[in-house]
Amino acid sequence: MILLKDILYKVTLESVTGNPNVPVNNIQFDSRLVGLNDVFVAVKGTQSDGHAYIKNAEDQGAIAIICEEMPSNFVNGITYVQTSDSARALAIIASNYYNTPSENLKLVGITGTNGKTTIATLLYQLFTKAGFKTGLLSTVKVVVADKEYPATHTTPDSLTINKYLSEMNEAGVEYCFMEVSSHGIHQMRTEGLHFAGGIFTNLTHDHLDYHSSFSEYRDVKKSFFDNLPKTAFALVNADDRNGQIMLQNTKAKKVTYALKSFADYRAQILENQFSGLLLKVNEQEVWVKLIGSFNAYNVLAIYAASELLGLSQIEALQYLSELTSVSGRFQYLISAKKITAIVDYAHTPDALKNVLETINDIRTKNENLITVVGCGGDRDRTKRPVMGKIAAALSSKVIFTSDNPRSENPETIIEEIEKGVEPLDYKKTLAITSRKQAIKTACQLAEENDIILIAGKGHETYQEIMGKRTDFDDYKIVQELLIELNK
Ligand SMILES: CC(=O)N[C@H]1[C@@H](OP(=O)(O)OP(=O)(O)OC[C@H]2O[C@@H](n3ccc(=O)[nH]c3=O)[C@H](O)[C@@H]2O)O[C@H](CO)[C@@H](O)[C@@H]1O[C@H](C)C(=O)N[C@@H](C)C(=O)N[C@H](CCC(=O)O)C(=O)O
Ligand SMILES: Nc1ncnc2c1ncn2[C@@H]1O[C@H](COP(=O)(O)OP(=O)(O)OP(=O)(O)O)[C@@H](O)[C@H]1O
Ligand SMILES: N[C@H](CCC[C@H](N)C(=O)O)C(=O)O
Ligand SMILES: [Mg+2]
Repeated sequence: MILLKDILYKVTLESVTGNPNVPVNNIQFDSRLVGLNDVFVAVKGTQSDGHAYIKNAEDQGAIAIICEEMPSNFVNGITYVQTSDSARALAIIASNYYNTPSENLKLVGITGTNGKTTIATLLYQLFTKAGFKTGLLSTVKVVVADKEYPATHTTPDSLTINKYLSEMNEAGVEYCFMEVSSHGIHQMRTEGLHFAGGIFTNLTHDHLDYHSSFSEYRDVKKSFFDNLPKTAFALVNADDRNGQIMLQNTKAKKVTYALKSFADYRAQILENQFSGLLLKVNEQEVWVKLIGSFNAYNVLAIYAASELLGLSQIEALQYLSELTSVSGRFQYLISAKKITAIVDYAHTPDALKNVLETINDIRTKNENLITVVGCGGDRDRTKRPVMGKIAAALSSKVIFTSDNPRSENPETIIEEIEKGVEPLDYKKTLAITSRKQAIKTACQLAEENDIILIAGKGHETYQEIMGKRTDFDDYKIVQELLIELNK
């Protein structure tokens, strides 16, 4: 059994009361899960303070408490460890407890506002095709070689990350691709992990409810690159205005990719169609089944990362052309009456603009584009009017509806979205609170060759209203409705 002092290796300790040589069973940061001989780490959260639950953890049999502020009474037989940052300590002890699993595989973190899931998933696909045992930690799912688990977060808590990485070690996984969200970095979920590389996609408006300003959001992302070791690569999009900022203080090998700017890896879009993209990458032509110019960036990042991780140019290009789409990202069907329905996870202004522009580039003038979109509740409110404006400006007709309202009133969210619509575009808009009804109306309005875009929820298979989740799958719903309506 592992001893408390062993898992405290590399943790900055302020004081210890009690015996550090006690054997520990498990680590918990939620008092409700504490069992006999577990270590409880008290973390200050956004809703409450883990220090308030130290007593509960003691009552449930904790052998040790790790905290920033010592409790006023100590219980005999329990060891108390004081540290300056419990969230950081949690990440380090999680890594120690699972035998530093991130050092036994090549771990690549992907960060940025949009494109993380796409790049991580396709790198997983590519390395699997290349014959390696591969792991994935993403918004959509977690995969350990070929075993899948549902994902709860884009970047899970540090304990969960290390647990999955340890399972990957046992399964002989050589490469793992993980999404690194700004919440994840800020809450120290990725602290202490040994990265072989980091990829920066782009930085646009999102999460300004959580981060106090855009520059704070940017600096959190930058800190991920600041902390990469010099053995790693830092691969950034040089066309994004924040790309160079990510590289400012990194010790890692600096590598850039771009479509427009000067960069180490460059690509050119030769053709952009509904069936895919024809790209020129490093003077070689390659056809990929992904749609939209934003995906040219994703493909280029994947290509560069593959090379940096040791694949040959020929191998990388061959596997690129075999990649299939990612669930809920520009996932489309064509109905019997030739209506195209696209489901896409665009839930930020930039993503929505990109997807709408992609469709507008591809469609002909007499095909209508009907967009169904909403915004999540209990999340950044400032993006709502911006998304409303973009949706109305770039569509023939828009139906504003609910995304996941969570604890908020759905009608209020829709009103906030509508506030951004330009007066001249107002006549194009409708508001239907029920997402299913909104999708149905879009199907009823659509005629032969028209395009329906259902944005915001992508792969999600639920809708959360007033804190309650019910089954909801945009793709299945639109598919069934088009059949039911005989369209
Ligand atoms: C706002 C946010 O990020 N919250 C995350 C945070 O919870 P919190 O700080 O609010 O926790 P809290 O409720 O204040 O509790 C504080 C501490 O007391 C403990 N506690 C609490 C109650 C109790 O009885 N006993 C007890 O010990 C809790 O376990 C916690 O350690 O830490 C938790 C554990 O890691 C996360 O599960 C939780 O994610 C919530 C569910 C969430 O919705 N997060 C979203 C916003 C998120 O993280 N999203 C990003 C993606 C964003 C993107 O880029 O698109 C992601 O990576 O998924
Ligand atoms: N490189 C890109 N640049 C801009 N927009 C993109 C890019 N890649 C994907 N998108 C758009 O963003 C949406 C979300 O893509 P993806 O799921 O890959 O991003 P993500 O960064 O993982 O998002 P999340 O923060 O929710 O985890 C896509 O459905 C598409 O509309
Ligand atoms: N990772 C993002 C997902 C948003 C998806 C959208 N459907 C919503 O529910 O707001 C977040 O937690 O902000
Ligand atoms: Mg994601």
